[in-house]
Amino acid sequence: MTTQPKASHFIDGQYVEDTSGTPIEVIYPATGQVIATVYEATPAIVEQALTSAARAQAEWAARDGTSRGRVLRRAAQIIMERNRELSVLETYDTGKPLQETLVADATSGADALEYFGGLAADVTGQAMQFGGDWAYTIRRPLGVCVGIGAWNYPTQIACWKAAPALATGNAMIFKPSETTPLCALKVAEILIEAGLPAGLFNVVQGRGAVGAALTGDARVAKVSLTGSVPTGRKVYAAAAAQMKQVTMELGGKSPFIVFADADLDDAVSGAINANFYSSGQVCSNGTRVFVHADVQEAFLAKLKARVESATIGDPMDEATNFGPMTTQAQLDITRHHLETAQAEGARVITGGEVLDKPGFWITPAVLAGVTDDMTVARQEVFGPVMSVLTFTDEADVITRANDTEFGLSAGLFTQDLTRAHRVVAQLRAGTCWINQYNLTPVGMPFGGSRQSGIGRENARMAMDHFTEAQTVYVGMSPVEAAF
Ligand SMILES: NC(=O)c1ccc[n+]([C@@H]2O[C@H](COP(=O)([O-])OP(=O)(O)OC[C@H]3O[C@@H](n4cnc5c(N)ncnc54)[C@H](O)[C@@H]3O)[C@@H](O)[C@H]2O)c1
Repeated sequence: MTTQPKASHFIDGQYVEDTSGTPIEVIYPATGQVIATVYEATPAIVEQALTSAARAQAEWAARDGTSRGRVLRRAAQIIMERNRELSVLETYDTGKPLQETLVADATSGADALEYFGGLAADVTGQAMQFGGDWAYTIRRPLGVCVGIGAWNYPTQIACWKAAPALATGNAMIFKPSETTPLCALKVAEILIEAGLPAGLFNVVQGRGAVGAALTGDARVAKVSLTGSVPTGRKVYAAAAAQMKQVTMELGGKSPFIVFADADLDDAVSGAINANFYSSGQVCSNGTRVFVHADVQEAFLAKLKARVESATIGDPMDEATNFGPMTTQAQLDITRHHLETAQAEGARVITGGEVLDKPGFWITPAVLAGVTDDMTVARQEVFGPVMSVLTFTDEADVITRANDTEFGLSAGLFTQDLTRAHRVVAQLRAGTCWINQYNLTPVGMPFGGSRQSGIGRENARMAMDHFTEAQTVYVGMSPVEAAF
């Protein structure tokens, strides 16, 4: 497979190149080798993307929803047919094992296109009666929307943003993360092949400055960002200056609670999925694992054995279930957190070993003896580091779970369903799981509260976030006036 794209950007239905932009090297995380070079969008490229999106959007919005939806569903079908090829590219872009990318990336993108394609004919308002008069609302598309992606799920993020935006009659300009610029170009190619009119999904490459140029342009009606909290604050502030709508999918430090009555094997599986999938580079990860004191020893013993059985190696080998981290910088951050945690008194139960080979490799790490005040329990690591904390009292663990500025996700394992619902109702997190973790079917809203974000992706709610209500009052009687 050639990993070098035909050109850096995809605008108005075709690949576009402008080598006067700053080069961005794409590195395969498993080897550290450069596998492609793209060029950052120049102001001229950004202008081209905005002009073509604005032109295409008006016509697209005027189409009926069924016809818009059909295009998206066709794109979903093409993605499924090419899942292997797209998954291999996702693995080159991110380093995630093919075993994962085959089932969680392009397929999740296809799910979103299929789901919102099906709903496109059902963008409806409300009607209200006021005596003989009445009023109704129309859900109108916002116009040109911008999507800005993080590097951990390049295909999924592009599709999760594009699908509801396009289904509801908007255009989208997508700026992938500079770390993983390849996959969104394929999504753009496939949408055109499926019949999407040119200009409705443009991809421009670049670092933060390109994202900022798009966010600050007056022609842009909305920005949907997936990224870190500090970037979210900047993008939200820039959007607010022009009263733009935003969706913010940001970071987390989510709690994962194992009660004494939990099925321990399930809880261990949940904790593994909550910490080590995608080498720990998942926003919703439950990295503060609170385990009841009565079962902690048994939990740690089972966990250690399971984590040490991970197959770490060539991500393209489908037997591999744990790959490299995506960047050297993220590996360095992870190492630093592990060192700090130990200096602050945490014990390494297993892992945390940097492998002496090219690429960005570290083994999955479990820390025990972590306390609430430790740096590793307060800051997002975004790497394969699980922190195990102890609790004995339900009310106390709820308070501790909520003691964070973040609020993306939370999970708990218990056999007592009364307790499960009682506890989950008190957790301040946008997305919670009971006896499961990190599953995100597209029919379910996903997103965070507090510093972890604004708005929700997926489900019908996402359609509301890409439309606004226009209210129409209809007078049916003679008009009365004071004079
Ligand atoms: N909640 C979610 O759904 C979700 C999903 C994945 C990742 N994340 C979060 O993303 C972070 C990791 O991703 P990252 O390192 O790529 O995040 P990041 O914040 O560094 O970058 C995210 C994107 O924003 C762009 N950007 C940076 N500065 C900008 C600016 N001033 N204006 C506009 N765009 C700008 C970047 O180029 C990139 O495309 C983690 O915090 C993780 O938790 C959240």
